[in-house]
Amino acid sequence: MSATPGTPATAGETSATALPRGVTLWPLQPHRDERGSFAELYRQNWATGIEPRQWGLLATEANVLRGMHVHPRHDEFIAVTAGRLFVALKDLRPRSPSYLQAAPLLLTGEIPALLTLPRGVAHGFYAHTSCSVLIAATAYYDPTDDLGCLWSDPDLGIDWPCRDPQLSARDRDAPPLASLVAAVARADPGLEPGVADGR
Ligand SMILES: Cc1cn([C@H]2C[C@H](O)[C@@H](COP(=O)(O)OP(=O)(O)O[C@H]3O[C@@H](C)C(=O)[C@@H](O)[C@H]3O)O2)c(=O)[nH]c1=O
Repeated sequence: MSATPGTPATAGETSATALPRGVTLWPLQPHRDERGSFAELYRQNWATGIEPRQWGLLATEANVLRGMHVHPRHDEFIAVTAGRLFVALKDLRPRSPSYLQAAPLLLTGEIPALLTLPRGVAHGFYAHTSCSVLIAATAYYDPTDDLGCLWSDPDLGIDWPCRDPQLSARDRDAPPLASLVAAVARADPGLEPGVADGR
């Protein structure tokens, strides 16, 4: 399946979508019957390159935007279990072949998938509807490993599906992308675990 540049790919049409290096979208297999469905979410032997230390459950109301955030020192994966979530990505790793590449994605509870977010790839979540999102992280929560920039900075190159989203005070007052680019370059997150980056 194809996706036009600027059009968010959905979990069902990932292969043709240019995602930043190391960002992967793994379809999950729901086993449905008359009672509902069951899908495995995590197996240690899946080659996601991510070994969670912490799991979080994010509940977010419709028209809420969280981001843009980036973690220089830990990786995450997320799975939307209910609702429709627009995910914006921006690669801020100076040594990445997809440095400064942006990508939009649409995740829904109906098409379950696991999205990996390597350290140094900035991300923002916009909830079209109320959403429930599982977030696994390779490190315990550390607010100093959660940097951000203003979601609406035009230099992000993100075509957000919203004009006036609800934001946290921190996200509303976030610095421009240029400041975040410099901060992430100083932190030098390298490439994601499991991918040789010459170090
Ligand atoms: C992320 C996180 C937050 N918290 C707490 C801190 C605070 O009281 C409350 C809400 O945290 P925040 O305001 O930072 O949440 P939020 O603004 O939603 O931040 C999140 O945005 C998305 C895009 C991500 O990628 C996450 O990693 C995280 O950065 O939850 C934890 O206890 N553990 C955690 O792992």
